[in-house]
Amino acid sequence: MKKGQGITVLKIGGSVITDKGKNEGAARYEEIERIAREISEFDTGLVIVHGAGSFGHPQAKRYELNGKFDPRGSIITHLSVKDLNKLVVSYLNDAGVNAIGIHPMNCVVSDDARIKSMFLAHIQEMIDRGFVPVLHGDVVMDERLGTSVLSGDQIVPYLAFKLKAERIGIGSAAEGVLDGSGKTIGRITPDNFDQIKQFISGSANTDVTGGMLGKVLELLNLSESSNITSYIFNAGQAGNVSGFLSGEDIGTAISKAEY
Ligand SMILES: Nc1ncnc2c1ncn2[C@@H]1O[C@H](COP(=O)(O)OP(=O)(O)OP(=O)(O)O)[C@@H](O)[C@H]1O
Ligand SMILES: C=C(C)CCOP(=O)(O)O
Repeated sequence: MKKGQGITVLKIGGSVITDKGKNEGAARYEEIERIAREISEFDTGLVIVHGAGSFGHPQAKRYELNGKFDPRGSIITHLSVKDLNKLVVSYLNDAGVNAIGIHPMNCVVSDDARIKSMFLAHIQEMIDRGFVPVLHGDVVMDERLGTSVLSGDQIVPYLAFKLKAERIGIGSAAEGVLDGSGKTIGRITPDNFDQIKQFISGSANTDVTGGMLGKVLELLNLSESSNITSYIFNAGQAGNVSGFLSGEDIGTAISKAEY
């Protein structure tokens, strides 16, 4: 059983559940299965978001979806991330989690690549009834751009704010946010970000959504409008997902101030 009664929003990074170094559509089945098992122990009041990894970034790059409107490329990319979502949802159900895939393309409208509105009533209802909604990075309709790439890293704080979540985690392939000597930074706040940002960059792999810097900026932005502490941790390490879900402080904490 999860600590506390509130909602938890957890992102599982595409660099953990896929081989992001490979070109396209390379899933890591064993990792998906292990993570599904860890999640199954703590699946009350939970929303999962997963990244696109090699099911979305190479495609979005090929069709230049960050810079131009390409309906065909948008559809090809959307169908590919939907395939990954189907896989994740299927492993979660096999592990006993009542998981349901939710595709942002079907419930989000963005404006200039930021979420403008998202239909949430079904997500709230699912949580109340014990389902686990599973969203993902996607291509969505965009009022200004036609379509835009929407990262799971933007979905996580949006949902956390709207659903008044109690815990937020972004599990990726690094121990947390690392400093210049490879050590995990304990806490990032708006006060120390200026000294730390020199160490944070995009992804080492094909990536169209900002890598580690994108995550930190999204979570710092959330810390300005809420008192939630978020955690960036290594979901590729067995036991970390269940550790986070059981209430452990893990990896790098991102918050409004030093507590
Ligand atoms: N200071 C840093 N600490 C840790 N990782 C960093 C840092 N700066 C850059 N990175 C890069 O950011 C990557 C994590 O971002 P990335 O977006 O690739 O992961 P992900 O969220 O798992 O993938 P996806 O976007 O597909 O879900 C790391 O693997 C690393 O290459
Ligand atoms: C590349 C696409 C389509 C979505 C990216 O989502 P992310 O992997 O969560 O950043």
